[in-house]
Amino acid sequence: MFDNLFNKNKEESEKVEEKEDLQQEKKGFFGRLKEGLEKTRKGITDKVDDIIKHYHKIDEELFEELEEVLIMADIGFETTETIIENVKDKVKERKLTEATDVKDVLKEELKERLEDVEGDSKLNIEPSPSIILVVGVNGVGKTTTIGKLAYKFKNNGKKVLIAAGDTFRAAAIEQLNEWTNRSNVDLISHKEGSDPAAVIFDGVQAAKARKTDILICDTAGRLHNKKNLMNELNKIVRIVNREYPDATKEILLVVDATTGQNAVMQAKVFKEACNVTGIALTKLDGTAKGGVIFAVQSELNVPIKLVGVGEGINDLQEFDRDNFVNAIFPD
Ligand SMILES: Nc1nc2c(ncn2[C@@H]2O[C@H](COP(=O)(O)OP(=O)(O)OP(=O)(O)O)[C@@H](O)[C@H]2O)c(=O)[nH]1
Repeated sequence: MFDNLFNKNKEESEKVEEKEDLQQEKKGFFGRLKEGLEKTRKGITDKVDDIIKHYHKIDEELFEELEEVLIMADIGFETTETIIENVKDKVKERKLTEATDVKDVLKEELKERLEDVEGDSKLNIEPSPSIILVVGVNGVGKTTTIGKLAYKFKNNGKKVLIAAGDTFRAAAIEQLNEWTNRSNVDLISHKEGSDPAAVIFDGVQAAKARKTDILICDTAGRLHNKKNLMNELNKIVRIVNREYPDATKEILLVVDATTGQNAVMQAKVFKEACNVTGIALTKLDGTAKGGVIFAVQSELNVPIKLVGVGEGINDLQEFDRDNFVNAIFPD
C-alpha cells in the first residue's frame, strides 16, 4: 500500500515538474533570462536610470556615481575602472553631452567587455565523442548543472553517459542517479569513498564501448587543501588524456554567482589546478550582483559558456553576451 502511495506521489510530482517545464518553454529563453536577472537588473539599471534622471548633463560626478553602481554590482574594481574609462573615451569621441546618452554607451561597453576573452563561448562537444569534466567546489550547483546538461543533450538526440566522480558524498551519487532516471541516461558509479579517478576510468571505457556521444564527469570539489585538489584533478585529467586522446574535451568550472568576489577567487584556484576551458555561472537569479560575470570572465580570461538563472530544467542557458546585457538593460 505504501508502495502504491509512493508511486502515486512520484507520478504526481513528475506531472507537476512536466507542467512547470512546459510553462517555462512558453516563456521562452529570453523571458526566463530576463526573469532570472531581475535582481541584477534592479541593482544596475534602476540605479543607472536614477543617476541619469538626476544629472541631465554628463559630468565627472555622474561617472563617479556610475562607478559606484558597477562596483556594488560586483563587477570588480579593475573591470569597473576599465569600463568607466572606455565609456568616458567614447562619450568624448562622439561629443555626447546628455546624461541619457550614457546608458547606450555603457550597454555597448558591457557587451564589448564580455566579448573580450580568448576562446569560444560554445561548449566543446563537437566532433563527438566528447567528454566534459565538471569541476567546482561543493554546493555551487555542479550536480544540477550536469543533470540539466544531460537532459538537454538527450533531447537533442545525443547518446549521453554520466560518471559519478564525486565519490566523497553518497548524496551526490544519489542526486545524479535521480537526474539520470529523469533523463533516461546511463550512470557509471562506484560506492561512496572509492577512488574518483577509477570511476572516471570506468566511465571512459564504458563511453567507448557504448559509442557514447558525450560523457559528463562529476568531480569532488573540496577546496580546503589546494594541493590535494590539484593532485586529484591532475590525476583525472591525465587519465582522460591517456585513455581518451581523440575525444573533444571541455573542462567546465561551475561557480556560484551569489558568492560574489569569492567566485572569482575560487575560479582562480581551479584555473591554476587544471586547464579550465569554460565557466558555468549558476544561481544568477539569487543575486543582485550578477555583475560578477564581468569580473570572472575578465580576471580569468576564460569564456562563460553557461548561465544558471533558476532551478528549472530550462534555466541553464547557453551564454549569449547580447542577450545577457539586453536582459539587464532592456530597451
Ligand atoms: N536558484 C537557483 N538554484 C540553483 C541553480 N543551480 C543550482 N541551484 C541549486 O543549488 C543547490 C546546490 O546544487 P547542487 O547541484 O547540489 O550543487 P553541487 O555543486 O553538486 O553540490 P554538491 O553536490 O554538494 O557537491 C541545489 O538546491 C540546486 O537546486 C540556479 O541557477 N538557480
